[in-house]
Amino acid sequence: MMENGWVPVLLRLNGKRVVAIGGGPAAERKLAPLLEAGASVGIVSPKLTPGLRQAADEGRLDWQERRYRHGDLAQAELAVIATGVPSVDEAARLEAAERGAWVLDAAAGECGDLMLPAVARKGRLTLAVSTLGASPGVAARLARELADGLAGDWPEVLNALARIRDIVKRNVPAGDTRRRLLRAFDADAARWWLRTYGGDDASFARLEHETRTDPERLIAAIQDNPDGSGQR
Ligand SMILES: C[C@@]1(CC(=O)O)C2=NC(=C\c3[nH]c(c(CCC(=O)O)c3CC(=O)O)Cc3[nH]c(c(CC(=O)O)c3CCC(=O)O)/C=C3\N/C(=C\2)[C@@H](CCC(=O)O)[C@]3(C)CC(=O)O)/[C@H]1CCC(=O)O
Ligand SMILES: NC(=O)c1ccc[n+]([C@@H]2O[C@H](COP(=O)([O-])OP(=O)(O)OC[C@H]3O[C@@H](n4cnc5c(N)ncnc54)[C@H](O)[C@@H]3O)[C@@H](O)[C@H]2O)c1
Repeated sequence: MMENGWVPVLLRLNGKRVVAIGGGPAAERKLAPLLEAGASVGIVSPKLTPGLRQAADEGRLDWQERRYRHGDLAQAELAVIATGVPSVDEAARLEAAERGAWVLDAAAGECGDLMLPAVARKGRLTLAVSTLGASPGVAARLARELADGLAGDWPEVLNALARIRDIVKRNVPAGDTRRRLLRAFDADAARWWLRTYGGDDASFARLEHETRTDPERLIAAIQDNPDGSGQR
């Protein structure tokens, strides 16, 4: 497998049409995050796992209780192929290619267009680890270990940074000052800022004011803060 032929990406699947061929444990695991993300999921499979059956009963996905046939991928934007029967998987892959649908192939990742990484989340911080199919179990373990090794305040710091970034982009016109201010507001700067001003609505209002009136002074203050952040 070409190690540089895979581009890591975050997909927004809300409302996208996903059709799975096969409803076993592999399909269930691949579909779980897609369902959670609000994809519109259909499955063609003579059988379902209990978990998928429950989702079908609850109307969270639609189920065709039969074997795959050509045409099932007519509306699919993403095809999840997971029958474990090589000839069926291949026919479904060919149809997906005909339709221009993307393929997630559970039995042969390298035959598809996308692979799922192992994921660990801390708030909006998303760690995704892939071994490109060498060992999904190792990928899962690494993602867990990396997440466990992180400081506990990342969700709070990133929530603050998201708000700070929005304020800066609204109040400082695109250009050199904005770029330097965004760069100066790294994680240490955000921690300093939260410690100094509290991170409540009043502190963000203050930031609105400072970014509007004197962004250069704000950059200098960040660079002078006791943590010394913003200077790297
Ligand atoms: C990361 C994770 C995401 C997810 O599924 O959500 C994921 N598999 C996970 C776990 C896992 N999968 C398997 C086991 C059993 C032990 C083992 O076989 O090692 C375990 C471990 C367990 O269950 O603990 C079986 C397995 N997996 C693949 C094959 C086919 C093959 O090897 O060709 C076979 C069957 C082999 C056979 O029996 O024939 C293929 C793929 N699995 C991928 C992703 C893609 C590459 C990811 C990468 O390496 O970067 C890729 C290529 C395609 C894709 O599915 O996108 C998830 C982590 C769960 C978590 O985070 O908790
Ligand atoms: N990517 C992964 O993480 C992962 C994990 C486990 C297994 N796998 C691989 O994925 C494949 C499926 O694994 P599984 O454990 O879910 O297998 P499984 O045999 O338990 O499930 C296969 C499903 O496909 C259905 N099916 C069979 N023939 C079909 C047809 N003609 N049309 C439609 N549906 C059909 C079955 O009814 C069943 O629901 C295997 O090749 C396995 O090696 C991948």
